[in-house]
Amino acid sequence: MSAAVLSVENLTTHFFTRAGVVKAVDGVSFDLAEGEIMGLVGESGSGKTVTGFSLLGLVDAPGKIVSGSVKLNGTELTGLSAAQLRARRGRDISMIFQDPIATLNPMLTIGQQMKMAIDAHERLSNRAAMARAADLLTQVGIPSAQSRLRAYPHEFSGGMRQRVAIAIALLHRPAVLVADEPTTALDVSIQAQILLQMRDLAAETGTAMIWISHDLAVVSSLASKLAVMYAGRIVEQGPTATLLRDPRHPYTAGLIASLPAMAEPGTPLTQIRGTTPSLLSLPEGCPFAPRCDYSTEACGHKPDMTLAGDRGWRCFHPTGKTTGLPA
Ligand SMILES: Nc1ncnc2c1ncn2[C@@H]1O[C@H](COP(=O)(O)OP(=O)(O)OP(=O)(O)O)[C@@H](O)[C@H]1O
Repeated sequence: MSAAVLSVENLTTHFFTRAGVVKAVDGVSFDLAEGEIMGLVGESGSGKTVTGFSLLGLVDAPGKIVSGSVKLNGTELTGLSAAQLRARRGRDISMIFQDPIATLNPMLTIGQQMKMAIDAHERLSNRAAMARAADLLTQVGIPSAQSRLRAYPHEFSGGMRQRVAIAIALLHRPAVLVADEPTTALDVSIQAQILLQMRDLAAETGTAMIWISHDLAVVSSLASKLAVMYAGRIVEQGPTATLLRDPRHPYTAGLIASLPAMAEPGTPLTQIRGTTPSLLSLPEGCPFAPRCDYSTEACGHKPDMTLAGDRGWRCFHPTGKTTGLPA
């Protein structure tokens, strides 16, 4: 494996609200190699989006990165000024969101918007910029790219708008792309097509990707490794196939058991009992303990990450059960 393009260590981001401190991201660590795709999964509110925002320096007051390190190709990002971060965002590290409408300006053609995104970091002639833009549109699967540059966002379907947003995020061939549920709103077949194209793009361009989703099945089809978040912490991480076949954290095992592929035909899907804890008042120990079938007195302490080869888990009672999912 090549050296990490992104190295995140003990990243901790809190929101200092009137109601108290929301520990949205709590000691998150992972590495990402060139062209590697990592899925960041977990229930709503587990801290996935705030992790993505923290990587790009997009956390605003009352939020703050309180400790930890984010190194992009060896450069520490957490100490950079707003201007220094702006210079890197979109060029070295990019983010795409669930709703491309929020990213695209309805008043400008796609070509004008792509030119503006190029101009933010590079001086290119109009002709060269349009050639780069058309190339990117083709790469993300938009037919007749040259003529589509003259179209406005409303002339595109939801899936096509999302492809445009992805193309804009990739214009400068960033080292890292953070994708926050960008295909969730799309229908399943379009979603599957885009995921396949993203996998090819990561391999062709070397852009490493963090694919955020609440849907384990979606990210598993794309990512070569997974990080499972619960209550602001990564509770398990490892290669996708290994983790799906042989989860160690009971929360990961619960997520897998709730996948339709795991259910016996005719039986209801298994749900993890209980609800996620409030990040304002986390229990002293393991935050999953109140929902966990394996919890004991030991779980009154916070488990550290147990590392074993290329995987890790935060649990005093890792499950040894295999799931029956293919490797
Ligand atoms: N501006 C803010 N002020 C206070 N708390 C915030 C703010 N932004 C996010 N949070 C809190 O941080 C926690 C993590 O939120 P985050 O959006 O990262 O979760 P998520 O896993 O991405 O969920 P979802 O899938 O619903 O987007 C949540 O408890 C959320 O309420």
